[in-house]
This record gives sequence, structure tokens and C-alpha cells, in this order.
Amino acid sequence: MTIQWFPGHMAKARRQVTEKLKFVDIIFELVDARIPSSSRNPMIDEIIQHKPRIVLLNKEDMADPIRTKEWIRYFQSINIHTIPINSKSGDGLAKISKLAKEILAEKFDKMRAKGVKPRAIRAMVVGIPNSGKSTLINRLAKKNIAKTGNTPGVTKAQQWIKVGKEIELLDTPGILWPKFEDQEVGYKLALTGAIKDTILNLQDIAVFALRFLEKEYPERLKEQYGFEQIPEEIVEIFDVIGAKRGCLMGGGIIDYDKTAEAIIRDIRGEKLGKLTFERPQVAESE
Ligand SMILES: Nc1nc2c(ncn2[C@@H]2O[C@H](COP(=O)(O)OP(=O)(O)OP(=O)(O)O)[C@@H](O)[C@H]2O)c(=O)[nH]1
Repeated sequence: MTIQWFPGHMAKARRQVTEKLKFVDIIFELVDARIPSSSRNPMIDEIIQHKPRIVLLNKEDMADPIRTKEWIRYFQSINIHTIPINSKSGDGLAKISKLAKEILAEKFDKMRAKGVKPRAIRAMVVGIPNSGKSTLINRLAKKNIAKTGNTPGVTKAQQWIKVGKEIELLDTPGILWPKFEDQEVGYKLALTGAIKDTILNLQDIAVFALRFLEKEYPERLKEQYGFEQIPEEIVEIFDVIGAKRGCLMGGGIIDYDKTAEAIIRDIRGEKLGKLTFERPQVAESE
């Protein structure tokens, strides 16, 4: 499902997250490890206020490990806790409870000191569409989806999922809108599947992708499409790839739309390896 983010929808999404905020101790902010800046909601700090949070760099299995390390260092430098995870395989997920406990130790100690009955840490997942929220929640819940039902003292029914003994997770994630900063952000969101590519021109997305690969991963581009030298003209790059992939119209003419689609499919299908589309410097200068 692709959500059209009109101002009314944004306001509603924000309201839904804000309403649930008061029920939780900590936020798990899910971002795509391939675009850790572009996949963050632009108003997230304002929305979650001072609620503790952990940024989860999801789909780390598809991201460039060197860049992931850079991103972790970057988030550390701005005092944001970060864990790279793969929600599909479960890699890294065990670290989440451990870190959440550490972050909330003081709050829970104080509660205990006041004689409040010990309880599990309450958390919720937030993230933009397709960031992997459902996959993460299902994975954390494993098979023992023991919904705890209504929480006493909470007027509105909230469904909680038990994650081990120590965490209770809201069963529905908070969906927030992605950035709409500029076209480049749009291309990155399209390449990672966060927005439908029909919103943007396929050839534009592919041109952006090729220019990016040429700059950041030229060897992989050469290897995947058999270039000895990457041609200077974008149309020549398209011609070679189109011919190689059989993206032709009648009379042997290269079909550029099909070629663009093939390029995008290759990137999404990891044919060009693990890719990260942005570096922390970009985020820092924002
Ligand atoms: N490779 C990989 N794929 C993942 C990972 N997490 C999620 N996915 C895939 O990403 C896609 C989106 O995952 P969902 O869990 O549906 O994302 P969501 O955030 O709930 O999406 P919306 O319902 O649109 O808000 C699915 O195809 C998942 O299989 C991961 O860590 N690694």
C-alpha cells in the first residue's frame, strides 16, 4: 500500500503517534540502513519530544557495511543510540531489549524506589512506510504472540505484544511520512522501495542511480554490466545496459523505460551488491 501524504494525513499520523506516546517508555525508530537520513521522518524529534529512543538501522543486510559503521558513529556523535538490525533474519534484535533496559535503568530504579510494582518496559515502533515495521514486530513477537490485552489504568484499549519477559510492544506501529525535501531524497526513497516509483519518472530514477553508482561504486557498475570504461554520456550507458538486458523495442531499438526498470530492479535485487545511498556528512550539513 502506498500512502499519499497530504497535509491532513500527516496531521492524523502525527496525532496517532502522539496519542500512543504517553503509554510507552521508549521509541524504536526504524530507518532504512541504506538511507538512514532520507528514511527518517523530518519531524521525528518534535513528535517524540524527549522520549528515549533507539534508532534501528533496519535492512542492514542490504546496506554497505562500511557506511553502516559510519552511520553508527554519526548517530553516536549526536547522542542517539543506534543498532543495525535485520528484521527478516532476526540479526541484532537481541540487542534491542538489552539496550532499552540500560537506557531506562534509572527511570525504573526510581519507580522501584517509590514502591511502584515492577513492570515490563513499554515500547512502540515508528517508521516510514516499508521500513520494515511489521516484519520487526512479528519477528520480535516470535510465535508467542501473547497479547496482554488492555493495560489497567489506560482508558483506550491498547494491545501489547510480549517480547521476552522484559518488553511489551504496542502491536500497531506508528507510521510517519518520509522526507519530501528534494528530488534526490525522492529518488533514494524510490530506489529502496519506500515510495512507489510511478510517482517519479523511471528514467530519472535510473539516471540518478547510474550517476550515483558511477561515483560511489564504479567497479560494481562495470562488473555488473560488463563495461571496461563507463561511457560519459548517460544515453550510452543506457544503450549498453539495454542491449545486454534485451530491453528492446521493434527494430532493435533500445527501450529506455524497460532499461530503466531493469536497472532499478537490479539495484533492489542486490545485483550490484550491498549499497548505501548516503553518507552521514549529508545529514550533518542538513
Ligand atoms: N532484506 C531485508 N528485508 C526486510 C527487512 N525488514 C523488512 N524487510 C522487507 O521490507 C519490506 C517491507 O516490510 P514491512 O514489514 O511490510 O514494512 P512496514 O514498515 O510494515 O510497511 P508499511 O505497512 O507500508 O508501513 C518487506 O518486503 C520485508 O520483507 C530486513 O531487515 N532485511
